[in-house]
Amino acid sequence: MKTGVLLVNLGTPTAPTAKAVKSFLSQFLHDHRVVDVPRMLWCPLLHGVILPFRSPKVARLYQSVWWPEGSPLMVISRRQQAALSEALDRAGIRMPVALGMSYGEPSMATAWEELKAAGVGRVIILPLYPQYSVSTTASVFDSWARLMKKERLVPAFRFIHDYHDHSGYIQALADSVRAHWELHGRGELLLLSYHGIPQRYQDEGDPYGLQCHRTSELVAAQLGLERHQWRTTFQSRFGREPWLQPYTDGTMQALPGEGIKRLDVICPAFSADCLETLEEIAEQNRSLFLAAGGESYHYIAALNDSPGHIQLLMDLVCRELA
Ligand SMILES: C=CC1=C(C)c2cc3[nH]c(cc4nc(cc5[nH]c(cc1n2)c(C)c5CCC(=O)O)C(CCC(=O)O)=C4C)c(C)c3C=C
Ligand SMILES: [Fe+2]
Ligand SMILES: [Fe+2]
Repeated sequence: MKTGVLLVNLGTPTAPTAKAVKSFLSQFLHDHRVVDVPRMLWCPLLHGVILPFRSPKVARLYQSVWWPEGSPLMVISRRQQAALSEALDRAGIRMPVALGMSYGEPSMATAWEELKAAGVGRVIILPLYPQYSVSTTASVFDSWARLMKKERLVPAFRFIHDYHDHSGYIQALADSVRAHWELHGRGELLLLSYHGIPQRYQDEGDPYGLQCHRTSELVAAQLGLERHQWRTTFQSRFGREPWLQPYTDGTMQALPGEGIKRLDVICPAFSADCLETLEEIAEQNRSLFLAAGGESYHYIAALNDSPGHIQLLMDLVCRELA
């Protein structure tokens, strides 16, 4: 039976316009795995305040990072799909690779139709989230389960839960930091900034925060860093309740006062660069750090379609095949 790979990422608006952003945010923020507030309370706030006011504001941010070929997240995801497919071919493994997004197009349904058309009867689902979270990985599982409700013949499938401590992932991150240091010199601190989640999700059992800390420890060990040379923070807070701490933006403002003036930042939870890295980290947080007295600030790109990352995706797929 033919095996296929289903790569999944979050998704992104189709255009950097208020209309397209509103449609994307509406689908995203209606997902109960992302925002678990009861609908009776959430929907009036979402439709009455968040979507009308946030969409034009966020559209302007997307405009500042948009590439001629489209949203960075989509362009990079397509490159990852093509590169993984080529790498599998080169290794003599003939396996279709489809790309599906949790929100927007190409949807997971579109990707599954492609795999079915290619005659796939066994699927390796690879959510491109190194750390498991209820708000990302579990949502991919929900979408898959919803899709399968419509099938008489549910294919055999393997679901890659997380790879936060996989040696290939840690190696790829460490190599990327080393390559950056060789080109640009080394800061006084390596900040590993992860997308946050509400603290409550962790209290209710989401292992995401613990997995982020473990990733940081392993990368730091691989780089031979001492404890004062690296730190873990959480970014992209949304809403009023407490999220995982320490917050990235607060840390940026505090570091120069602690004598740290030269900073390197990497965002290990993002397998592809996107709004949250290219704008929030490479722009907004740079300004915060420099305004607080920082002197040099380097954002180290996500793993994207680098050879080390594609090799890691190959390893993850081949492990499931074995
Ligand atoms: C509302 C709560 C949110 C949770 C929980 C959340 C978790 C989470 N998100 C990612 C990865 C990405 N998020 C991105 C954008 C984004 N995230 C939220 C909200 C939550 N995320 C919003 C509202 C947005 C859209 C932008 C904005 O309005 O601020 C993206 C980038 C998408 C792009 O188009 O570039 C990614 C990727 C992870 C990994 C995660 C939990 C672990
Ligand atoms: Fe609604
Ligand atoms: Fe997010």
